[in-house]
Amino acid sequence: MKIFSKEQIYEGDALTAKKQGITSTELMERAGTQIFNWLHLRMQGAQVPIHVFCGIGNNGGDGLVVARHLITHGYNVKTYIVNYSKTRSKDFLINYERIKGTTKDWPILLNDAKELPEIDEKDIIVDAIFGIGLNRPIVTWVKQLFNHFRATKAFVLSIDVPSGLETDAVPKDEECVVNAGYTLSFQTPKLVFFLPETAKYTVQWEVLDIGIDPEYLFTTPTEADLIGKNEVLPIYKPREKYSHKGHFGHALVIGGSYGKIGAVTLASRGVLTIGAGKVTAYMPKCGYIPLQSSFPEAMVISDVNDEKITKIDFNITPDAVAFGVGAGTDAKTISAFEAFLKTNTKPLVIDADGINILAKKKALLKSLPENTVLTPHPKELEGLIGKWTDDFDKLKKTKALSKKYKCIVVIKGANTITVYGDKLYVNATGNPSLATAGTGDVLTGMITGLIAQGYDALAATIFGVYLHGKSADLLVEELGYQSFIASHVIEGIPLAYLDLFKQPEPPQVEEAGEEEN
Ligand SMILES: NC(=O)C1=CN([C@@H]2O[C@H](COP(=O)(O)OP(=O)(O)OC[C@H]3O[C@@H](n4cnc5c(N)ncnc54)[C@H](OP(=O)(O)O)[C@@H]3O)[C@@H](O)[C@H]2O)[C@H](O)CC1
Ligand SMILES: [K+]
Repeated sequence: MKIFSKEQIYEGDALTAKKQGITSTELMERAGTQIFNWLHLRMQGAQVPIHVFCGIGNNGGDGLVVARHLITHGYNVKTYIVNYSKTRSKDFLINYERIKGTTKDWPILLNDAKELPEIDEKDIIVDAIFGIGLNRPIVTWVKQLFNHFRATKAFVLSIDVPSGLETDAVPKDEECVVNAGYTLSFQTPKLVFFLPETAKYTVQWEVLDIGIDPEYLFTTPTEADLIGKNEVLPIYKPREKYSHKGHFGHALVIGGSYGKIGAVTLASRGVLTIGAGKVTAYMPKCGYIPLQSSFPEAMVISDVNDEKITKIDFNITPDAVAFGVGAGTDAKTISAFEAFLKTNTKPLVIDADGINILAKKKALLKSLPENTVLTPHPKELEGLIGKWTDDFDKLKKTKALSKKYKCIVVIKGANTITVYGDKLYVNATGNPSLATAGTGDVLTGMITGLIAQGYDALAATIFGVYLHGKSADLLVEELGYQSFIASHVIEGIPLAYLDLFKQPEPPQVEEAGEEEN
């Protein structure tokens, strides 16, 4: 699914109205009706008090449409206008007149924090105060209103975005943003739903289709894409009946040091379980017996040194190479890696200490083959790009790194983001169970195993990150967050593959149709 910028959303709105011969008021009616339907389906007429807070722009206009439909359907509604500006949008005014024609209970004008409405914990707040049009800091009394929402502990449903959250910046003051329990966003998720510093403003989100022109949606390139099942299915390569292991490539995993042999074992298991034909682990001698006995499917070549890698020397021809897991950053290991880079022509995936070595010796970045995959966690990323001021600055600096060295950078986190040039691929799978030792090593193996099978590096990265998260999503239901360990990611890979072809379950409840008033 594409993630559009706010400029692209405004453009799509205008184009849709023109192509479909509708007014912007009709588009707002569609948007507001969708929100109403969503609520109506879940509330089924329940008389829980619903407080609809509307701004003075089009987000507020959406709120007025919702309030009007709720009123005409007999709900217990209180509508407020948060009067933060003297200007009003045209469609706000049209809907303001319409709601006045529907009820004697006219919207209450809020001008300051002196008379904040009483809201019970069991009530519902609909937040239609600011949408994507927010463009400057909010005034103090509106911040007080947001704090009042928090204090009531009532459930907050935000329309389009939690009010106060800009679509392209990290808030300077957390209290100036509404904390939404749920956000219903029009047509496209917003990038801020996925960044560590801004995702927290909504517990959950959902996209509502408001019928924006399909051609516009299909043909407009976006800075970011959300990667779910629909996006990875076209990447998947089915197997031919008469294929053999030679067709699926040979991956080499170089890494490990005394006490960190498990990292190479996990990565090697990741390589084979994701479907590569063969895997060879290159590691210090101390790893020879443990790896051969714990994972007999792997072949092992050992370094001359017992405890660390000192010379990368092998007589096989791998299709893809992973370097770095558990490798340490000893001077001899750095020299060995440096020498290896001088002659290597094979696709590379670099993780963990491999990235720490690159951070120490930035000149080595120039020796990486084109489309090398780097998979840093935040601390390792900082070594490569320096400190960032906020998540948007982090993305900007990572894009610059990717462009300069023509590499693919995987920013690992709650929503892992793969950066390639100016493009962002935001992964939709995964959960907090993955925050445990060794899951990164498995990911390195998975991406390397996909490249060895013939996937191009970018496709392998996007697909590998997706399957890695999906494996955890499927297994955590049985194992729980706390007991999940890196080996479980490997065990879940077959389920993640099979899940690609599962038909979606039929909906439990029938969707309510669009209603006029
Ligand atoms: N396809 C769609 O997604 C549709 C979305 N719709 C809804 O429209 C909003 C966007 O509406 P817009 O009117 O552009 O903006 P807002 O409602 O978010 O804000 C209203 C105006 O408030 C002013 N502003 C901005 N920041 C502040 C501030 N800190 N304090 C005071 N005032 C502020 C600004 O106007 P200025 O002229 O004063 O700069 C805003 O324009 C979208 O989110 C959806 O909810 C449509 O209903 C249908 C299609
Ligand atoms: K809002």
